[in-house]
Amino acid sequence: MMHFKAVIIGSGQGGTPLAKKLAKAGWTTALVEKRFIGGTCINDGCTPTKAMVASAKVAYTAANSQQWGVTVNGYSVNMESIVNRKNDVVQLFRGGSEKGLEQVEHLTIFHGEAVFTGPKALTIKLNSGTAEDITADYIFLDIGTTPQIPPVPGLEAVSWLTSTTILDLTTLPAHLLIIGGSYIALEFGQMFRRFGSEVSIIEKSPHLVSREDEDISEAVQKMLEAEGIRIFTNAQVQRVDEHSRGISCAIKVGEQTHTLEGSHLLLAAGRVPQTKAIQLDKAGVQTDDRGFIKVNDQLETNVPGIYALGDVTGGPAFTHISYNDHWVLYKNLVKGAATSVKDRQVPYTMFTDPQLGHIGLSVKEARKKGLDFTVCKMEMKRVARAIETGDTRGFMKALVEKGSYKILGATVFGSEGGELMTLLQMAMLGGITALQMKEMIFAHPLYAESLNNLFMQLDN
Ligand SMILES: Cc1cc2nc3c(=O)[nH]c(=O)nc-3n(C[C@H](O)[C@H](O)[C@H](O)COP(=O)(O)OP(=O)(O)OC[C@H]3O[C@@H](n4cnc5c(N)ncnc54)[C@H](O)[C@@H]3O)c2cc1C
Ligand SMILES: NC(=O)c1ccc[n+]([C@@H]2O[C@H](COP(=O)([O-])OP(=O)(O)OC[C@H]3O[C@@H](n4cnc5c(N)ncnc54)[C@H](O)[C@@H]3O)[C@@H](O)[C@H]2O)c1
Repeated sequence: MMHFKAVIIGSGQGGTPLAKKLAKAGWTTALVEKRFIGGTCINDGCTPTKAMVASAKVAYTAANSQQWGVTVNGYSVNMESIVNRKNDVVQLFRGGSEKGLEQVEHLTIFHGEAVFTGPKALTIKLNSGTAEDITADYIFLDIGTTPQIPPVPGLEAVSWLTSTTILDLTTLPAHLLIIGGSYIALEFGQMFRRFGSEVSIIEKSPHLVSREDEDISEAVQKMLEAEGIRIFTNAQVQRVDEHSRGISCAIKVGEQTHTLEGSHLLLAAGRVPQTKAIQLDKAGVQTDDRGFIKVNDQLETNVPGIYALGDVTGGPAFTHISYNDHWVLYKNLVKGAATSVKDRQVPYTMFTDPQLGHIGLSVKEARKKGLDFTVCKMEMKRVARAIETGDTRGFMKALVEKGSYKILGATVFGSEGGELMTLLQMAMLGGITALQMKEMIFAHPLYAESLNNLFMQLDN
């Protein structure tokens, strides 16, 4: 039986850099991956979707080129080429990760599925068909999530797509029905609309991206509807059926029922942790009622020496959070620090076009906390750069604490919304106040200079 100081299960955005750092620190380390090196982000998530979003943007620009005084004499979308380009980008990232791991001393990579056999013992069902039993002093679970299949009557007899399988679709859906109305649904919905599909989005909550303030959800909905996407919120899916013409989906919105007829169905109703197959009970590791692994602020589970990181902890499901988790673990265990995940910044960007970037508190969260604040809000049509480049959709807003002028949170829904949000994030981290940003010198005519104007409305 092989013994390691550390075993990392899952090669996601936390697991891979952690494995490299622990091995470089001299720990005998093993990394176990049952599928592709790089995990969800590289293989099924951020990388492929953002590559395809870029193709969709080109199609949108071609379709609307006259707005910029350019006539495009016809264009066509070639799904096979788009998928090939996406595959090349994924392969580039995956290959880079594999190469990076192979070069590290003290690091053994197992291509197979890890299953607990005891508190610090695992068997690895290798993809080659054999098995390897191992033990370790420290175990790190970076095992991620998979698409949730919602309990919809009739679904068992219907062909459906997930965010993973839709990535390889080389025929364009005539009409894509999407269950869910958050990041995955909206990024794919807009993308396929721009490729030329009819798209209908069915969301059970009263608003799209329902964690956001309502003015944001409404602006996102308006933007998607302007591109011809049909959106049903407050909608209960009652049944789906497949027939010769395609897929029909019966929904109830309030007292009204509708039957939507589509050619393809995408399930974008959230994700579930991959904690069943690994037999956590053999190690005594506790999960919450949804199956996510319970951890403390230093990412340790209830079993000393077993840690979890990334999406499987049930925290914010973003690549940069999984990546930050690896820093917390590395610094605490190797450098003797006492870093915590509590109160860290959680920025995110939804890659619709325009983007939705967010950091810190929303208005509804700030109100809940009883904070005294001003909301500075500005339409993108007042941003010189947006007018020049020809996309004035959206707005930005920031919450500023009264008295201290501290920025409490910000949302930018507009061109380069993610990058603009990041400037506000840095101001928040560095303690730069809204009053300082109001007078800060930014190069003209960047989107950034609009932050002067955003805070101009402050009374001081
Ligand atoms: C369509 C889509 C788009 C996204 N876009 C973005 C985005 O733009 N920005 C962003 O920040 N986030 C995005 N995300 C979320 C992001 O991909 C995840 O937050 C991130 O990948 C989570 O990483 P992780 O480290 O938790 O685990 P994962 O990357 O999910 O890795 C877990 C790995 O563990 C392996 N594994 C599981 N069980 C075992 C086992 N028993 N034995 C061996 N291996 C095992 C799996 O095969 C997998 O490779 C997107 C997600 C999706 C689905
Ligand atoms: N740009 C990004 O950062 C990005 C992009 C994609 C995904 N992600 C991550 O991936 C995770 C999963 O994304 P997601 O969009 O699938 O999940 P989500 O959990 O954010 O949203 C799921 C949506 O589906 C709705 N829903 C659930 N069941 C439904 C049903 N039966 N009928 C109608 N609607 C239903 C929910 O109300 C919710 O709005 C997210 O938490 C996100 O962090 C991030």
